[in-house]
Amino acid sequence: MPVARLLRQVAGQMLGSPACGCWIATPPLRFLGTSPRQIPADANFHSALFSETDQPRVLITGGLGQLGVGLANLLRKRFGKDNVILSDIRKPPDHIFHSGPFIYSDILDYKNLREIVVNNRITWLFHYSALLSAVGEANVSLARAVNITGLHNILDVAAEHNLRLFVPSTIGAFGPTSPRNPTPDLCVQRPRTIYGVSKVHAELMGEYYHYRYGLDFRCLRYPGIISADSQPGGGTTDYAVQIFHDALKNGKFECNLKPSTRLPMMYIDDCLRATLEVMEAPPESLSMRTYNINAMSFTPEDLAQEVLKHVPEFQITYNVDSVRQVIADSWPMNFDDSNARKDWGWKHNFDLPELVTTMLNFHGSDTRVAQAN
Ligand SMILES: NC(=O)C1=CN([C@@H]2O[C@H](COP(=O)(O)OP(=O)(O)OC[C@H]3O[C@@H](n4cnc5c(N)ncnc54)[C@H](O)[C@@H]3O)[C@@H](O)[C@H]2O)C=CC1
Ligand SMILES: CC(=O)[C@H](N)C(=O)O
Repeated sequence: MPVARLLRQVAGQMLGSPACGCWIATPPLRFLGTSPRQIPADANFHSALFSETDQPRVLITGGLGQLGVGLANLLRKRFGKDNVILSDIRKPPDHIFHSGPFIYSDILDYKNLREIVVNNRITWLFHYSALLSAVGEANVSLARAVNITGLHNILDVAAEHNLRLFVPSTIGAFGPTSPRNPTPDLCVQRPRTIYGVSKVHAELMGEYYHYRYGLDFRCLRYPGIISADSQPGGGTTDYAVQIFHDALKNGKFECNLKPSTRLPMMYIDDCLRATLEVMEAPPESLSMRTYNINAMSFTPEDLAQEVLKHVPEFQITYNVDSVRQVIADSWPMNFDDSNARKDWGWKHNFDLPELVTTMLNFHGSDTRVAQAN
């Protein structure tokens, strides 16, 4: 990095400027005193020097869930296999363990996080660890710990080591008093799940660290994500993944939401591409630090109709799960992502017909292989 830019960056971190709305920066309180987290005054200066490589050095937390492995594959194609470390608290299956660097990381253990960041000279962090909406309601104290305390550790380690930080938020960050059709970026956010509350907290804390300490925080609110080769981790939108599997395996599917429940959804390839695009966007193009992104919006009935076009014998029945239904009824029906489209050129590739064809093709070839064996 040229010396002038480096000095400007250090000065910016120390002083802030009225133009960016920053105040005079002092370290977060938890960095002060005799805590093991105390850092030398020039730590940011050194990490800025060490991070001067051609490619980012990436850490993905919670990487063994529905989205992390796909993200690692995409980032490894872009930045090189060894520059992207996948981490989780679970044991990886063989094919993932052998596909690139994997490391144990518990986001509740700050020392462990800091060691990983320092030893691997991490410069970008994608924070995927979380308990999703339905699982979170079944275990509120664990969701609070992972989604809120864990996030605090992530913010601190990112601020200490001058990382670019991506944290996903969700349609679940809105609630019954938000405008639901469509839901804009800025409006009332009073979610009624621990998941939603923790995600609003993450949005606000990340933006606060950005304006207060200059943290390069970037956040997208994802719709329900639909993936072919990974299982969802206990959310309200999971039905839209399971339906494809069951349609081809059994010709029928029991849906846990009412037929008319409309929610915003996205195919995983669009979601991961958006994530990389917002991380690569020049800072001056980002008029906000938290953006809605969207692709399509449908009900279980719409989805079943589209599946029927390919699987004529398909039958859907409904057995409503009251916890999930109450959550879904409080979430956006349509998501306004015009700011993402305007600021950094977001554009989705998959609408409902392409999504259904892609998912059925994937599971169809799977089913055929299974039947042949
Ligand atoms: N999948 C979706 O439809 C959507 C996902 N998101 C967000 O994207 C992110 C990734 O989502 P998914 O992959 O679907 O989640 P997931 O539930 O499938 O995976 C989360 C991972 O976090 C890990 N984890 C739990 N506790 C941990 C801890 N203490 N330390 C480290 N890791 C821990 C779990 O082992 C799991 O592998 C989450 O933050 C989620 O809120 C947002 C909107 C939609
Ligand atoms: C939309 C999400 O955040 C997730 N899939 C969930 O349903 O909890």
